[in-house]
Amino acid sequence: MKTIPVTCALIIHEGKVLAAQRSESMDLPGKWEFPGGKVEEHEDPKECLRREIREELGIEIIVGEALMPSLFSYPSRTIRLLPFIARWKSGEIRMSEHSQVLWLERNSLLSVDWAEADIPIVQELHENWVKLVVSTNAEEHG
Ligand SMILES: Nc1nc2c([nH]c(=O)n2[C@H]2C[C@H](O)[C@@H](COP(=O)(O)OP(=O)(O)OP(=O)(O)O)O2)c(=O)[nH]1
Repeated sequence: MKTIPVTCALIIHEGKVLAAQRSESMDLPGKWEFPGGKVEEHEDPKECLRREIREELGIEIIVGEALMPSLFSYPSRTIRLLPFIARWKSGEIRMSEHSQVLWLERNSLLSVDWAEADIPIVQELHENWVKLVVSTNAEEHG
């Protein structure tokens, strides 16, 4: 089966990270994810991510460091989830696909029902919170 590349953004703002809940009309309904989507043919992953975030949340982001990709097989598909640290650049969030979004702190990061492919990424973020979140936050205010 073909592996589908999917980008996702760990959007850091005010020392928190944005999580989004997939709506009932999406696959994996009710699961929490980092917003993003499938990389189109010949598309640069960072450009894909800026496009997806614009479409799904209506905001502009600055895409930074790539984290470790997560390869995961669901019963119907195999995805390679490509996570990037990102910062909120401009615009106001209006959801067009998700049912809700939450800004999570380190101590609430593990409390939502993440899509299975996201779990290694959530763990990496949890373990490296200071390096990934606190320093991104400092850049935001620097
Ligand atoms: N965007 C995103 N998708 C994820 C994550 N974790 C995870 O398992 N997925 C899965 C859900 C979907 O099966 C697939 C991505 O599909 P999608 O529905 O978000 O992408 P898309 O907007 O480009 O898709 P489409 O509706 O155009 O087909 O990856 C995640 O953190 N972010």
